Amino acid sequence: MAETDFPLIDLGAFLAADAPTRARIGAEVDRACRETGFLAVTNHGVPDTAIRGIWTCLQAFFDQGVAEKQALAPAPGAPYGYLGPGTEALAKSRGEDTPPDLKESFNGGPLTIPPGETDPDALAFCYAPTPWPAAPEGFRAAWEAYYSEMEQLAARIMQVFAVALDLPEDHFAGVIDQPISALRALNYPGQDRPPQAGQLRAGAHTDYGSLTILLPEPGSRGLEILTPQQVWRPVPPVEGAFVINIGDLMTLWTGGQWVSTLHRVVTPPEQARQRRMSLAFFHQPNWHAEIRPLAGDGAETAVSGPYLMGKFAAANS
Ligand SMILES: O=C(O)CCC(=O)C(=O)O
Ligand SMILES: [Fe+2]
Repeated sequence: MAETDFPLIDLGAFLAADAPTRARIGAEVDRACRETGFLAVTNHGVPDTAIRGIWTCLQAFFDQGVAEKQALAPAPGAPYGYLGPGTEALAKSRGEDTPPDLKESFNGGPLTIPPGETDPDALAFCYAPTPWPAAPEGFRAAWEAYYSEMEQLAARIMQVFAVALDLPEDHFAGVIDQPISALRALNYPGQDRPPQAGQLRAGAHTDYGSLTILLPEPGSRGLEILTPQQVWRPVPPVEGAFVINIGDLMTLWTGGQWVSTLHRVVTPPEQARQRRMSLAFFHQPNWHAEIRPLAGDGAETAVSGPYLMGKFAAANS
């Protein structure tokens, strides 16, 4: 596939369209999800102010000293907070032994706990509190505004996915109304010396959940996907678009029809000295949602929350 063939979906046009046009756009999405599991969404409805607000806060957050950031390190086994350089090698989630990724991240969970939720694992894991930074001022508000936009965007994309799978548009609505998604802000610092052998900004991995909404810093490069032909292909930055990719849970959900593609972040030589930030929103259905394959004879089923907790534990052991 050439760079220019990267599928671009006009979400606003989909939502405003009649049934035949929706079906046509759905077929395009279906094809992309079967081939590479990656596409880009334009006309997505997320206000510029929410995007600008979080970029400004993230830059100030990551520019702080190590001590301020390390104070937000997650408690053992907890998923949210600050992970400093050297703490994660994504390729390890696939059993590959590599040096740590050249990155740092800040991670946050759902904004509210559903009333009546008593499951101890849910409360201790996905509803664990996010440790908020004291600075910069306005960080939490900007984070929550962006998170909330991502929840709504993910719901719209799940509508498109339902149509792409020939299902009623609201097919997924009942299992994504109390989602347990996580937002991760990444900073890949500028590099002034060559990395160790096999050391990447983010090692090759697949995402766990239903879908990921990625926003690379404008103009930044380095994200690559492994094509069906087994070659690494750059995902071009598309101004004003979000990159969407399928996670492992969606592969299970579609009985293996849609692919959760391996991807990684390399250091483009011409941008090596430049920092690169990105935002990854990992959408995950309700804690209690039972995920059964929609097609095929796959016997594998999963309960969303315990499934996610299991993936996290396996990658962090
Ligand atoms: O920073 C990026 O562009 C990709 C990050 C990613 O794939 C992840 O965190 O799962
Ligand atoms: Fe990823």
